[in-house]
Order: sequence, then structure tokens, then C-alpha cells
Amino acid sequence: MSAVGKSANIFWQECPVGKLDRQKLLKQKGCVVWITGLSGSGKSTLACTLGRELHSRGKLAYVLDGDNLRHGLNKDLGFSAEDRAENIRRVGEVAKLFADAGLICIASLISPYRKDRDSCRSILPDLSFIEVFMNMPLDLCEARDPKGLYKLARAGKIKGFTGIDDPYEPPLNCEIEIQEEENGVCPSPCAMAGQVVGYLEEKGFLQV
Ligand SMILES: Nc1ncnc2c1ncn2[C@@H]1O[C@H](COP(=O)(O)OS(=O)(=O)O)[C@@H](OP(=O)(O)O)[C@H]1O
Ligand SMILES: Nc1ncnc2c1ncn2[C@@H]1O[C@H](COP(=O)(O)OP(=O)(O)O)[C@@H](O)[C@H]1O
Repeated sequence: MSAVGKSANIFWQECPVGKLDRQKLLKQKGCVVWITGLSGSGKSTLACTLGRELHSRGKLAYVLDGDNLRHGLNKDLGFSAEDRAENIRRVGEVAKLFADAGLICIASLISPYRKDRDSCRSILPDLSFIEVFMNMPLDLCEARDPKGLYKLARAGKIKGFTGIDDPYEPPLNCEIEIQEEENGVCPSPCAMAGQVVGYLEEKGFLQV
């Protein structure tokens, strides 16, 4: 019996089928690929391309996209530092469940604060939190501006927009960094996904 947060008198319930059993069934190891970066840096593009590539290889993956989750689970949250922290905490907990289910969970959120990302890392088993930094310059993200949000932020119509008048703290020790090539060209979506798939293969996540 224990107390956790505001809950008292709660008990952990063990189930007879465990993570290893599910991994054997799926022939893969559960993990979280956490994609962080500015708005417009290509997080969703990488998440979707990676999801499709894994699917075509017979691997079960699921994408948790920040924008999409804010339509449901996180629709009560805004963009203050506190709300972003709660957003990342919730998605980290959901991602942990997916990884425990044996899936390759792909989470794509700006997740601008290092401590929030590190908290997610700390609740996952060793090495199963794979942080991918979309290291794209603000200029490029702003030039893309697919939703017109940078334009609105520059005009002062959106306050607290990441990269404009709100902080983004780049990772210090991420597992994977996606960046422009030497000629200043962004790698194609397939090349970005290939970089992540290569990592998952090398670390043994795509087999049991
Ligand atoms: N103020 C502000 N700052 C940043 N982004 C904003 C803001 N307001 C709305 N949006 C839109 O919300 C998307 C980011 O949601 P996230 O849940 O990923 O953000 S966070 O991780 O909680 O910071 C983000 O999506 P992406 O462009 O895909 O990153 C925007 O479409
Ligand atoms: N590797 C890429 N090469 C060319 N264009 C890209 C690439 N990645 C993303 N884009 C384009 O950049 C824009 C922003 O990408 P998106 O995935 O929506 O970013 P984010 O999810 O980080 O906001 C979209 O118009 C997308 O088509």
C-alpha cells in the first residue's frame, strides 16, 4: 500500500502477460522516439515518414503528435511554461505505456524545455528514450511557415511563440541530431527517417 501524488491507499496490480511476452509477439522492442524542435522544423514530417517506413517493415509504431493531442487529451492546456510542462508530462506517461505495450512510440512535440524532456527520459527504462533533435535554423522554419504562425507571431498576434518570444532549449546529449547538409540543404524526409531507422536497427530495437 502506498501514496502517490494525491492518491492514497493505492496498490500496483501485476498482470500475467508482461512486456517481454508482448515484445516476443511483435518481434521488436518497445521504445520512445522523442522528436523535439521548433515549429516548422519537420517534426511531424519525420514522425509520419518514420511511422510509414516502420509499418512497411512490419513493425508496429504509433505517432503521438503535439498538435493532434491538443485536440483531445491536452485540450485544456495552453502555451505557458507550466502548461507546456504538463503537456510533456502527460505525453511522456502515455508514451511510456505505448513502449511498455511493445510499440515503437514516436512522439513529436516542440517540448522546448530541457528539464521536461529529461523528466520523460527518467521515467523510461535505460536506453529506451531516444531523443531526436530537429536542428533546423529558425530562418528556415520561419521561411517554411506552413500554418502562417510565424507571421502572426512577428505581427504580435500570437504571444509566447517558441523561437520568437518564447524559449527553445536545444538538447545537450541527444541520441540523434537531424541537421542541414554541408551545402545547406535539408535532408529529404526519407533520409531523415532512414537516419532514425539505422539507429533503431543498430541498437537492436527492430528485433527481439
Ligand atoms: N505559442 C505557441 N508556440 C508554439 N507553438 C504553438 C503556439 N501556439 C500554437 N502553436 C501550435 O502548437 C503546436 C505545438 O504544440 P506542442 O504540444 O508540440 O507544443 S509544446 O511541446 O507544448 O511546446 C505547433 O505545432 P508545430 O508547428 O507542429 O510544432 C503550433 O502549430
Ligand atoms: N525534410 C524536409 N524537406 C523539405 N521540406 C520539409 C522537410 N521536412 C518538413 N518539410 C516541410 O516543412 C514544413 C514544416 O514541416 P512539419 O513537419 O509540419 O514541421 P513541424 O511538425 O516541426 O511543425 C512542411 O511544409 C513540410 O512539408
